[in-house]
Amino acid sequence: MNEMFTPGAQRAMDRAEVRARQRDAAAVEPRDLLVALVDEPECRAAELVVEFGSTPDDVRQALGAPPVEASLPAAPGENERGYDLVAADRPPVPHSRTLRAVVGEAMVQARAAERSGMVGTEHLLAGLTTEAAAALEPVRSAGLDLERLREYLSRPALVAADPVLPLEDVAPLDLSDSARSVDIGRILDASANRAREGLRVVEDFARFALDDPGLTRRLKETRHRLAETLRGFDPDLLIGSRDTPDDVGAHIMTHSEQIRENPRAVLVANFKRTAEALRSLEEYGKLVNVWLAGRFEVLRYDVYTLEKLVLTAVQSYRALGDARLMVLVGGLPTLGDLTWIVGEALAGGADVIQLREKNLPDRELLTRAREVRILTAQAKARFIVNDRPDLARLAGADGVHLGQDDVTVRDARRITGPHLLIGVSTHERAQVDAAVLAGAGYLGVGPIFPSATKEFSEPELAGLAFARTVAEMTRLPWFAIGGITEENVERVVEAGASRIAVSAAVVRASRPRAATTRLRALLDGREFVDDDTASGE
Ligand SMILES: Cc1ncc(COP(=O)(O)OP(=O)(O)O)c(N)n1
Ligand SMILES: Cc1nc(C(=O)O)sc1CCOP(=O)(O)O
Ligand SMILES: [Mg+2]
Repeated sequence: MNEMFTPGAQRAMDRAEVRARQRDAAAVEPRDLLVALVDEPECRAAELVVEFGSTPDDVRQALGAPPVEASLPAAPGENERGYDLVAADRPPVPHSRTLRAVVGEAMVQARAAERSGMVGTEHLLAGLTTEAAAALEPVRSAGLDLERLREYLSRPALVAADPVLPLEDVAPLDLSDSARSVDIGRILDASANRAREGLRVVEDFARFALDDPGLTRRLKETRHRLAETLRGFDPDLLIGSRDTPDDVGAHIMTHSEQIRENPRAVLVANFKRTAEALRSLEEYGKLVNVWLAGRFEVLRYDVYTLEKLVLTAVQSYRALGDARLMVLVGGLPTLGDLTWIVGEALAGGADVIQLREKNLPDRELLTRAREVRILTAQAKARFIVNDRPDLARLAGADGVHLGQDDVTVRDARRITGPHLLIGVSTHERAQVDAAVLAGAGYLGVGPIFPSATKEFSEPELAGLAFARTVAEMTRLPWFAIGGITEENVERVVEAGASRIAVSAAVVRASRPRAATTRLRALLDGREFVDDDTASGE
């Protein structure tokens, strides 16, 4: 029995192991813990799950876990609850990295709530909602309102008001050896400062240079989680050990530290600095508190992900910063028809051409794609191939566009290599989050209105409301799409879109060049002068 856990929480941890064995899993995962929590309907966590919209049966079903009777048979050696919780003759199943972070978070929450710091089932649930949100996604379909539950569990009563006390129960560092603890304290203190500072430098870039609310929020949350985790150390151990004047490294600055050629170099250096500092906190933290060390490990992985997201955003701005009008072309009978339309759209001011062909043989498609590549390159416009990363690469396109049913960003990346832009269609909020996290370079956001090019049922229409939502979520380049015309484009711009993608409005126009010019002018908020008429076309 672990004295940090209430008996109910301990049972849940044991039961999570049983659930992991049942899946033949190599490690106990957050999903096993969630199932274990609802397996005991009278515990506080299970009550909360019901209060926030779900039932134990639905949670088990959503996570593919068998019913409780099938999963936990009475057996020889059963304990007082009638369950053979942990088989004594088998080696324990290790806890996954994420589960360790969940338990670490539960401990921090428990400490913040009460001096006794005993971890109850509600703290385990709180840990799950903050540290294992992705693993909990399937239970949304079971009715669980994850956002409200997370909000409820992080209400002030559970949030640290005072610094979290050190977790003396699990501190193997012999603090009576004062010389040794001061050495460790200095390393931890210096690493904590480096990690905090590195994150702040990057956050400033996301906030002031990228002006990206989503990235800024993610970075800020990570910085706060770092601060909260650091509160798990005894403050005296860190500050009391600080001795900057005698730090032999304080005044050593290498050449590479002095040179930063561009903002990207600043970002890369500071992400690296943060990850290194977190690694130190993790390794030396193990000497003080193994649970906290696990949380630094999780933070380090989060920083790697953030680095990818921020650098992807930088690369996307570079590629698409000024691109406001994308024209989708396809379904034309001949190569000549296609090159004519593309030429007209480019002459009218299209910034990006997307080749969207659904029924051509691959060889013909590649031939057309190569033609469009030449025309777009001559016009200094960008070229995207729809659906096909392989052909995008072969045609030398700038990128590929993927829908929710196409290959994933990860798989496409294996074909395109690191430099091509990968755009992703999104139709709801969760898809935006997922696309950004997957490393999308830009987003399609729609359908805004019914489209003459692609059929959508009424419930599938995302509408202007979705454009407003995305405008508040991210500054990653995104193109509103679906039924956009000269008549409605101003409403789309008002909803927060600065870029649009259109097909019929150009391809089916009687004068595609003039139609493109008018759309471009409306996007820019400029007066339109009809050059086609002026030139007698
Ligand atoms: C800019 C942009 N946004 C959305 C789409 C639609 O992609 P997808 O959902 O894969 O549908 P198809 O175009 O493949 O029918 C797009 N092509 N471009
Ligand atoms: C291909 C496509 N995808 C959409 C989406 O919302 O994902 S809307 C759309 C059609 C875009 O053509 P038009 O401008 O003619 O409506
Ligand atoms: Mg597609």
